[in-house]
Amino acid sequence: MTAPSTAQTLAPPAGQPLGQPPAQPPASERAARRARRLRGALETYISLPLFALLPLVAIWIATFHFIDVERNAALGAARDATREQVDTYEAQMARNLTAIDQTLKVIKYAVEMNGATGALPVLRRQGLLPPGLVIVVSVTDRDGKVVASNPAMPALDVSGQSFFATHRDLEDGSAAGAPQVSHTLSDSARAEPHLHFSRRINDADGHFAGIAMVEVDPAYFTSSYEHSREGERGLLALVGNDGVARALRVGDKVSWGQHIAIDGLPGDAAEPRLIIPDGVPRYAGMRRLHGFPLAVVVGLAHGEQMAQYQQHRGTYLAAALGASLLLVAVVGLVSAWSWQLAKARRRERHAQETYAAASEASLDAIFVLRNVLATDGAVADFMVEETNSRAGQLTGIAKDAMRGRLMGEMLPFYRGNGMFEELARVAQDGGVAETEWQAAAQPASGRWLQRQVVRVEGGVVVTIRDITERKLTEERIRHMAHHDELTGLPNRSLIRDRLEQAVKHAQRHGNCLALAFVDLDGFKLVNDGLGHNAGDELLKVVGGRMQACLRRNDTLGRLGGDEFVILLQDVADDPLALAPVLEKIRQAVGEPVMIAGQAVQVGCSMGVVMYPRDGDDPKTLMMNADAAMYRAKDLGKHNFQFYTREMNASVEEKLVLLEGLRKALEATLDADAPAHAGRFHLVYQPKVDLRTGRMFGVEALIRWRHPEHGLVPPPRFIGLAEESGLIVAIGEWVVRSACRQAQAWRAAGLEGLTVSVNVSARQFEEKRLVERVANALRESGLPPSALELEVTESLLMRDLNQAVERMRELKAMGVSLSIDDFGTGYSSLSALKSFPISTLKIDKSFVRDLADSTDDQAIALAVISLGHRLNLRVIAEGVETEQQRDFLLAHECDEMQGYLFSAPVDAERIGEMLAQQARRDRMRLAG
Ligand SMILES: Nc1nc2c(ncn2[C@@H]2O[C@H](COP(=O)(O)O[C@H]3[C@@H](O)[C@H](n4cnc5c(=O)[nH]c(N)nc54)O[C@@H]3COP(=O)(O)O)[C@@H](O)[C@H]2O)c(=O)[nH]1
Repeated sequence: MTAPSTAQTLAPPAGQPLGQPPAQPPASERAARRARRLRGALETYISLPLFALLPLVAIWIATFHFIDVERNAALGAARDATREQVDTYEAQMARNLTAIDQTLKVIKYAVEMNGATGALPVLRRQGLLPPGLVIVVSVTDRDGKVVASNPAMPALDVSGQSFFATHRDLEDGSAAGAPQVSHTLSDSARAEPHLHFSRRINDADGHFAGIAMVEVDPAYFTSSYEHSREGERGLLALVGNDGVARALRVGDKVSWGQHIAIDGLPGDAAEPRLIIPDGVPRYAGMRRLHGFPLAVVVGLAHGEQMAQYQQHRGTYLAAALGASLLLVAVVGLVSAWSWQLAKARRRERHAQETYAAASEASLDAIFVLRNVLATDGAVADFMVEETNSRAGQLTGIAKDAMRGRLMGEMLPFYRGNGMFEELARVAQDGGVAETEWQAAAQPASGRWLQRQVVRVEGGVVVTIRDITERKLTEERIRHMAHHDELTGLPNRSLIRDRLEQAVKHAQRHGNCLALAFVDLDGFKLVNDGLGHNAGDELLKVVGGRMQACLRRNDTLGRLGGDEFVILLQDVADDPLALAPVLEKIRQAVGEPVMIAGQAVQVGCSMGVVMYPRDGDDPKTLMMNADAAMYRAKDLGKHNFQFYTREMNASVEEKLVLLEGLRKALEATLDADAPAHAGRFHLVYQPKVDLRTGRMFGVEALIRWRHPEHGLVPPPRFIGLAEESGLIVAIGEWVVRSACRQAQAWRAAGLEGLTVSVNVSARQFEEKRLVERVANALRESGLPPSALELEVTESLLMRDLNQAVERMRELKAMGVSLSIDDFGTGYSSLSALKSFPISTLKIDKSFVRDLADSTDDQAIALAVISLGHRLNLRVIAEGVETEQQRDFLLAHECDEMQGYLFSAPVDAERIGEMLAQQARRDRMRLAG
């Protein structure tokens, strides 16, 4: 029910002339377009991703904020830890160095008191020496040679050391207060690396007297390294003011000698920087040691200090990423769903627009009707919601005027013709209803319409189609299917139908009816002789005449060809009562008819049956009428015969004969088949040259040897074989057998003999005749010139053009043709001229009375003369007497055939006759 509303929007604006450029759309339309565009922009699949950007950005801003806070906190903590470590380390080192310096001072005092060698024993005794395992103390003379040490150590000369030179070269004895610190080194007295702390010793005069030394393992200065504080890659270093590390520990590894730019280091923890060459960034702090040329350096590894921060950062980033992905996925899914929805809506809109356009362009009238309900809920009427232009044409009410109106008020007749009830039924029960009716109201009055009603939500859609043309065509087709095209009379199927109805009617009312089969006598002559058009004209005239003899409720029909049928209803149960009308018909048909300026005359043979005496069903009645009609034909034509029971015997006989023919053909073609109906065989009748008396050819004639009835003559079965079509297969067998036999005689040395074969009309008209003849010749090996086909004159006249064409094909193959029974047909001289024939055969009916009948003599002479003028040979058949032969010879007939020379005989006898003839020829030649 949504489509029509769209149709409204699609329709051109009222009043806009066709073919003119559209004017500026009205403001309302522009506003509608703007609204559509805005709606499009607000579609969820566009707006949602845009809005989703906000939380996405918020998530990441918050994440980076937290990370930054964490980072600053971590940096601050690292700075504080470094500062604390520096403080601690500085305090430790200050204590250690003060202790070392104290030792140096005690030794210096003792040397000054007790001399260089006596000082250490005195101190040892007093317990003032540090444990020798950790700290070695020694005293040198003014030349730098170690003169006393605790514990004792090998001789050592330190005069080359810079710290010794520094002490020695000091002028001012007061300057001796500053201790010196060596680089970490190994010497000849002690291989382990160690540091020398030294003080100058003066003699009583204040002159340089040597130095006091304390040697310390560098590891001693970094032993305060704790993993829990400094980590695995933290750094503790004791560095000289010259920037050279005296002791440096990273993790568990102690080393020395590295250069550390302590001047660049802040005294406090600061941003991480590379401070040693091991490539690890550290937060580093430095503090100079008061009273010593040394500084302490503490470094905390950046990675270790920021490890927790890094872990938190990873967690924050993962959480933000997860949340973002979730958001994107949710938004993506909702957008995709919304996009699909929008697409479906667009498709629906498009379909609606297409539907609206199509319905407007439709040749069918379309009504979209909304139910109007009564208080009890039943459909009381329908309101027009939408229609198309075609609906306007059909109702005569403008399309726009119909919208919103009640059907009952607009088309009141729809309540009277069942339309409303149908619409209401579909509206309530659903389904589809289809009805055809003839409109009674204007403007479609008289036209055939078809409506289809389909339920939709809240109403129905009615489609109305004008089917008048279809109805007329159907009527035409129905008429054609039941009427004969030529005469317009009922055809076989309608006659059968009417007969069935008539029999039922007669049965019900106890009435009688009569059925007559009518076959025209002599129609074939007119049709063959004057052509099909003449035949058609004759049929129409005769049909009209018969019709004129009948009452209105009688039926005249044409079964086909020249066969008609008459159905007379409600007749008296007395054949004699029918005689007047039958006689009237007979006479009417027998009146001459002018066709193409020529008067032609035909008769009719009628077979009449009556219901119920001659049959109580249509089939029996028709069969018996046919039998009666044949009896009328047999009895000399142009008469009518009432059916008697004896007539059926001949019909049955025909059926038996036909069955026998089929079996005989089967048995003939298949030597192994049982021969219940006998077999066919050929006999040959010699053809003789009238002048020389020599046999030059034979005519092949078929015979049927029936196991019960003996020899059945061709006139008894050739006609039936023709009628049933069996003649085609039988004829093929005759041609093949005759060719084979002729070739056998040739092979036996009986040269020069031709064989003639009769070809019937059905055979001649069969498409494959030429092919069949060619096959017979090829299979047998007989030269085509040795075969002659005999065709009757009337056969050729059935379809002249086709006959000439077929004869030419056979002639082109080399086969000869002759016209059989010449004189009995109606061939025109011009037609005869066009036939590619070689022989004319005078029919035996003209030969029989040749001796006595001057008419027959005249005909025979005319045929001979005509033949010779057309350069044809002439043969006379049925020559039984010498008078007949003499007459023919005297009048230059060329050949003869008949009992006088020989009846048809079997092939063996022909062989003997040919052999005799050959002997006679030899004797004549010899004699
Ligand atoms: N389509 C085919 N038609 C055939 C074939 N074989 C025969 N026929 C046609 O049947 C008709 C009768 O034939 P048949 O009974 O064989 O009679 C032929 C001769 O026996 C008979 N005849 C010959 N000489 C005489 C005579 O001196 N007197 C006399 N009363 N009858 C005689 O004439 C018939 C031959 O006639 P035609 O063919 O016109 O030369 C007949 O119409 C045959 O054509 C067949 O195989 N196919």
